[in-house]
Amino acid sequence: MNWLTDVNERARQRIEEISRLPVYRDRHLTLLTDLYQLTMMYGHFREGRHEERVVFDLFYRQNPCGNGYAITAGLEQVVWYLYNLRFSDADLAYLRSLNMFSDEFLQYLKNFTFHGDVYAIPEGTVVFPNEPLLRVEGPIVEVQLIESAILSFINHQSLIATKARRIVEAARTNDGHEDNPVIEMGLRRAQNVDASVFGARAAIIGGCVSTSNLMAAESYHLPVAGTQGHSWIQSFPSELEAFEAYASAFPDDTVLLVDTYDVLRSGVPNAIRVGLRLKEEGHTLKGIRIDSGDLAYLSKRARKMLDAAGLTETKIIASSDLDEYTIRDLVTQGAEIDSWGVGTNLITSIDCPALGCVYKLVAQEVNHVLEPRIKVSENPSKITNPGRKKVLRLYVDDHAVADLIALVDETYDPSEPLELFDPIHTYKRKVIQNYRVEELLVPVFQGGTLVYELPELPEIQARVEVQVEYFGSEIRRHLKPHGYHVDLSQPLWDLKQKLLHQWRGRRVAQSK
Ligand SMILES: Nc1ncnc2c1ncn2[C@@H]1O[C@H](COP(=O)(O)OP(=O)(O)OP(=O)(O)O)[C@@H](O)[C@H]1O
Ligand SMILES: O=P(O)(O)OC[C@H]1O[C@H](OP(=O)(O)OP(=O)(O)O)[C@H](O)[C@@H]1O
Ligand SMILES: O=C(O)c1cccnc1
Repeated sequence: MNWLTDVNERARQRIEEISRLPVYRDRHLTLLTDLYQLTMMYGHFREGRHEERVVFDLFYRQNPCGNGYAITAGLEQVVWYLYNLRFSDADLAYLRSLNMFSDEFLQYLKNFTFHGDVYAIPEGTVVFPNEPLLRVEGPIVEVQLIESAILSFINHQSLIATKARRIVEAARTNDGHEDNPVIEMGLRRAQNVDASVFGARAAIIGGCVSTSNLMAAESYHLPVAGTQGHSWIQSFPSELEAFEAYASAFPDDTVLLVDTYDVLRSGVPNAIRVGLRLKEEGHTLKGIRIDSGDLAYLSKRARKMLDAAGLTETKIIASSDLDEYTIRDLVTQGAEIDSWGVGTNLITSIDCPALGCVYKLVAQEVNHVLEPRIKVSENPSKITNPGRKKVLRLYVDDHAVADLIALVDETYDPSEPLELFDPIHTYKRKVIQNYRVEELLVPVFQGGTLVYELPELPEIQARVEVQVEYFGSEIRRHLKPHGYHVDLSQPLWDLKQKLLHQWRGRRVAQSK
């Protein structure tokens, strides 16, 4: 077997394995698209231009949650979707029932598969506005059909991974509490099934250590964690009996929920009784969870009580509408909290419900020549960058200094000085020397064949930890971060200006 077929075979085996995960098994999402994709496809088919090649970029325009960057996630779902994309008999019967499409077109869809090329920035990468996170090339009908689904996958998971990163970093500011883990607990408040499972996956990418969601844990082999609900405590005649029963069932894995009645007068004293009993029997009370009230005050008092009783190893877990702001504030107040259970605000990204990725046509083949395309807007920030492009990350001394969006056939010699300029305020310029270039978009599909071996989740999570270190604290801070430079190469900038002038010329001619 030669090198290439070996890579392809491993990529195929991995996606087959992923397709069997509980979260993907028996799923069929071909009709997870907007009607207009089908009507456009039909229009292209009728015009005989359905096989014409196009290039689309997927990108976002503004960092989510006031962050200085986003973390990419969702590529695995995109790959699974494209790999399995077929119209079933039931899909075709439904489309026929709409009385909108000809038999010929439906017959054509019967043999439909994805034949395109996809280049993508791997999951767990730090990215910035306007950078193509995916570049999709292929016959216009195929590239068009997939727009809605792939946007939904990348938008959702990248958003939650970024939100999780903010929360995890806020928790890590708690110096005295070694690793400060964040546990994802959002299932009940997520916008239903996929938002909870893929949201948990994205939360792990962002740095959460475990989830309470069993389906996510089973699918992705994640550490699963849990305590008890208030109903458990309420269902016993007394809090102490509830604690005793739970500790007897799980003597080495008990975290007691102490806020059902009165944290300091009842919950913590009862937890201490159970903790001491466990200690006598050779076990350790793992933790207590405080889920209401003043978490700073209660955690400090609880810590003192636990320590005074000799239960120094018992950890304190906090939950209750936590987010990065409350966590940071609690840390500032000196709260004695060792780990954080975070649900609603993380899984829904409550202060920023959408990332806003878009998918835009940037090139089209005409008579076998690929021509760049531009989308003009009254709002200059919405004018697209035309042509087949790559994203180059430029490093000096292992520090990311700027990203450069360039045309694919451009080459750079890092031993030569490179002048970068702000694409809007072009007088702002800087020269870099002795830099290193990393090309962020990697091949994923070529001619419909999967050529990318999807990484395991721990690898993606570890990638995030490495990635963020390349950026300065001014870009990483949570409040009003400094904008990172994402520049256009000179040839791309020139091409964009040329197309804008051509468009202006046509507009003036039409108005005469
Ligand atoms: N010391 C603190 N500083 C800042 N925020 C805190 C502090 N302690 C708790 N909080 C936050 O304040 C909010 C408290 O909300 P609220 O008073 O509605 O509910 P609660 O105390 O959890 O009680 P319940 O669950 O019974 O409604 C939560 O978001 C919690 O994370
Ligand atoms: O506050 P969040 O960040 O969303 O974290 C999840 C919340 O879900 C549970 O509460 P819930 O009242 O639903 O159930 P419970 O009675 O078991 O505590 C848990 O106790 C947390 O408070
Ligand atoms: O295990 C827990 O403590 C838990 C799980 C889900 C939601 N709230 C809490």
